[in-house]
Amino acid sequence: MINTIKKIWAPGVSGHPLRVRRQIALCNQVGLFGAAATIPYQLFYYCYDFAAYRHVFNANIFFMVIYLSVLLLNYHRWHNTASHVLLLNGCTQLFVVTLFVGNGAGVNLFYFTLAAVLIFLYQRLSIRVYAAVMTLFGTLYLVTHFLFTSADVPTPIPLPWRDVMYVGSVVGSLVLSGVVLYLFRQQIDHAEGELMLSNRYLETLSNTDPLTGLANRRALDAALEREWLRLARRQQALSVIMFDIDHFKPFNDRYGHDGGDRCLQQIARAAKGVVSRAPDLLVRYGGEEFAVVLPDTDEAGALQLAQRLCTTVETLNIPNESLGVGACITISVGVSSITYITPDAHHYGGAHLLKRADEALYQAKENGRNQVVYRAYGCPQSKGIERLNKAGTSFSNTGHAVPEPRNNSTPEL
Ligand SMILES: Nc1nc2c(ncn2[C@@H]2O[C@H](COP(=O)(O)OP(=O)(O)OP(=O)(O)O)[C@@H](O)[C@H]2O)c(=O)[nH]1
Repeated sequence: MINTIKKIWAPGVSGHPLRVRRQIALCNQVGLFGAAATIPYQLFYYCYDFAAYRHVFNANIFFMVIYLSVLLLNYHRWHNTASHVLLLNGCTQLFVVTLFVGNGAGVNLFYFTLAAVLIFLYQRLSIRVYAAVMTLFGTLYLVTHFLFTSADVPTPIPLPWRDVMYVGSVVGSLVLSGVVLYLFRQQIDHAEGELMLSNRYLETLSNTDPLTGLANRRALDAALEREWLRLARRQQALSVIMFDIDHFKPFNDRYGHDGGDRCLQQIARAAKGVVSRAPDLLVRYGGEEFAVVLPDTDEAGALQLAQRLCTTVETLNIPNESLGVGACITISVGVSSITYITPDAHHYGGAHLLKRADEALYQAKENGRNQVVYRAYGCPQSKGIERLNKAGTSFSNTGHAVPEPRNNSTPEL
């Protein structure tokens, strides 16, 4: 029902920016309601004494046509003209009708309705013009109220109809202001809803890598900062994995950029299947490099996941014959974890954890690729490296991981 009614003031509204749409819809609504609000008065004049009220009746027909022409003006994109016509028509009608039937009918109360919606009828109404028009409304109301008393007008409304009409005018002007402002409020809510959706969409876009649909580096930075704060609060382990496709340049050279893109997408899909726990974040870090943030995951858990990533990519069997017949795409993986924060560790933060994972990745490349290397968080000068080979054996070349875990037990994933 409401939607059907809305269609009546829809002409000319679509295809504009939100603010203009609101202006046009409001102008159309006031035009329609102005015409509709005149109908009960017309019925009275017609039925009560058409001969006496013919002038007012005919004038009102003219005003109603002008009210409706506002929709046509908006339809033809003359929005400001439509608003001018609406206001001019409203002011003149209230003045002329009160001049004929007297202030006792309360028709001039509709000046307050016009005053209530004035500010919304224009895109940019300067404060001076706004004040001037409001003053004009006030003056017109006072003039009609004090000069056009029932004793002085040509065709006054007789009692008790005058009182009935006055009550009708009070109710009409209140209802009209209320309805128009309610509808306007609805439009604002709707616009806010649309804005929120588009903001959310833009936020998603700004955090997403378009090729793979994974989160991007911006999202990674935010996640690292967030998880580091959580780690500081709750002292639960935090791990980061970085992995990079091996020999991707020759792959690109052989299969072309499109082939490279498809490979990246395949690997992203496969990695998504491995990194499936809700708080984990899989990110395309850039180029052919990916990162994973693993909240509440210690070294053992992260190494297990890293090993699964390595195996999963290998089992995709994406041929990379630039390296020889039967060669397939593999990845090198670097892992770093921190179990709890010492004041020293706190100083370097999540970015340092990422850096350590990157160093481990570099080490994996150095070691011959297609493998996982672990590097503890440590402080920057530490050279502690633990390495897990493809068979899953872990070893450390210095055994010097800093900071030390609280206990030596390896929690379950
Ligand atoms: N198709 C495609 N290629 C990309 C994209 N981003 C980076 N690359 C390519 O990835 C290749 C990365 O090459 P390198 O950094 O030399 O690494 P690599 O050949 O994999 O060697 P290693 O990492 O040492 O195993 C370059 O050829 C880049 O052009 C991308 O979005 N799409």
